[in-house]
Amino acid sequence: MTRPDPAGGAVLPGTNPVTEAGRMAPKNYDGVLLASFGGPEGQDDVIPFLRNVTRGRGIPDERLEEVSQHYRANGGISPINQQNRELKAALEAELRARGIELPVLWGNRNWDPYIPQTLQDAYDAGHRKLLMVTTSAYSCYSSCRQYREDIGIALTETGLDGRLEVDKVRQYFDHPGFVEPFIEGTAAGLADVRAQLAAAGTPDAPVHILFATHSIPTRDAEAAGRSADEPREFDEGSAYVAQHLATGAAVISRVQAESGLTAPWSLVYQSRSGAPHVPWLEPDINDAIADLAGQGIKGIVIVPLGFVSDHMEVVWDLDTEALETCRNLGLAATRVPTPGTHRKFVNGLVDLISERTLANNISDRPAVTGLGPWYDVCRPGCCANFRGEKPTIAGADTTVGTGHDAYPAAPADAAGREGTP
Ligand SMILES: CC1=C(CCC(=O)O)c2cc3nc(cc4[nH]c(cc5[nH]c(cc1n2)c(C)c5CCC(=O)O)c(CCC(=O)O)c4C)C(CCC(=O)O)=C3C
Ligand SMILES: [Fe+2]
Repeated sequence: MTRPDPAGGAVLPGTNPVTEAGRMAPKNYDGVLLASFGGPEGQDDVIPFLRNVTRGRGIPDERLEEVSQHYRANGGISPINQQNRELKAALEAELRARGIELPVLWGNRNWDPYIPQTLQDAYDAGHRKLLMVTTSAYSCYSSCRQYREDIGIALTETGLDGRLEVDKVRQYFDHPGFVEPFIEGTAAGLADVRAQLAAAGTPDAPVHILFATHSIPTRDAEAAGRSADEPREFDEGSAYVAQHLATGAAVISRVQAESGLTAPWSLVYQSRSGAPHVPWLEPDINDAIADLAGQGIKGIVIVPLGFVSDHMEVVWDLDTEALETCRNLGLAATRVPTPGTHRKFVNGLVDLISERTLANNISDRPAVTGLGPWYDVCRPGCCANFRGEKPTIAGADTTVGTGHDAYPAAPADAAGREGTP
């Protein structure tokens, strides 16, 4: 599924001027690192977990109290850890099925197993070159750079820097493996809401599709995917927003082509935290639902396009809150599944790993939007951390986790972009 170039022909691998920069040559990795957010596994974990997440972030106490109740209502347990155990097992099975001998190690940002311990255990077990896959598909500080920092800081603090190399696969928002489950889910969701409306005697009532993602501070949104030495511009002012809109558009066109079903759609945001005076991306999904109801919309399909699994932000913020908003307004509604351990998603992650390994090199990097395939090696300063610079891996200007010779300065390409060939 190589994307067509503007002239209509297929883009040959390695000749795409936008994406040729930022490619990393394949390596002989000896393990895959599945890196995720982490979550509490019992009532006693809830407050320590929330402290880990929000340290130094200026999240008001009232918001923390509110979020702790989401976890408390679920026995203090986040669904995310079990989902990652299942994803790890599915990745191992698919790698084995393809004859690829790479164990999958698992580490989290905010809860046990913590990333520094996973890296130490990996090193002690003889690993020297890891390829990281995160449970985060888009470009922004929380989804991309913060994982690069998590590894950079862990390598520095454990003293493993220079002894353990860690790279990461590209952000995969527009990889077919991530998008296909949403295409299936959106087609099924549209059919479901149409059936609900038909059962209510209003088969032709207007339906709207809401692509939902995590809100982030607008300042982070503006810095997303933007590099000091490559001022790539995005129509929407933000790579984070642009990536969601382009992926959503790709989902809609495939759903229409394959099922004949469609509806007007928009991108909305959820799970805002932070101080009230700090601007975050809007509109909030609940406000958007109320507006749509006011405009006469009778059915809503919620597509959690920003998320990889049905974790707390999905089961609480969408299934509990947003679906309740729909019910209160008398709207037919459904929430589409996340990729989770869908066979196509697991296959896609293994393809993303394979495109970076020497023995299993796939040189083609498929992408369903014109924004990607995204960079293997992040450009200097992209998704900036406004709290101050930290050691990061997997950047063109990185000095951590590389063996210190893995990112040679690459020649600028025809468009003047720098990167690692
Ligand atoms: C972009 C993004 C994703 C999507 C990409 C990805 O998936 O990585 C995401 C995912 C997640 N966010 C999660 C949980 C939380 N996020 C919080 C707070 C924050 N999220 C932010 C952004 C994102 N978050 C931001 C800018 C903050 C403010 C504090 C800060 O600047 O860091 C807080 C603090 C309380 C609150 O205010 O909500 C919690 C508890 C869980 C775990 C769910 C579970 O346990 O099942 C997951 C997967
Ligand atoms: Fe979050």
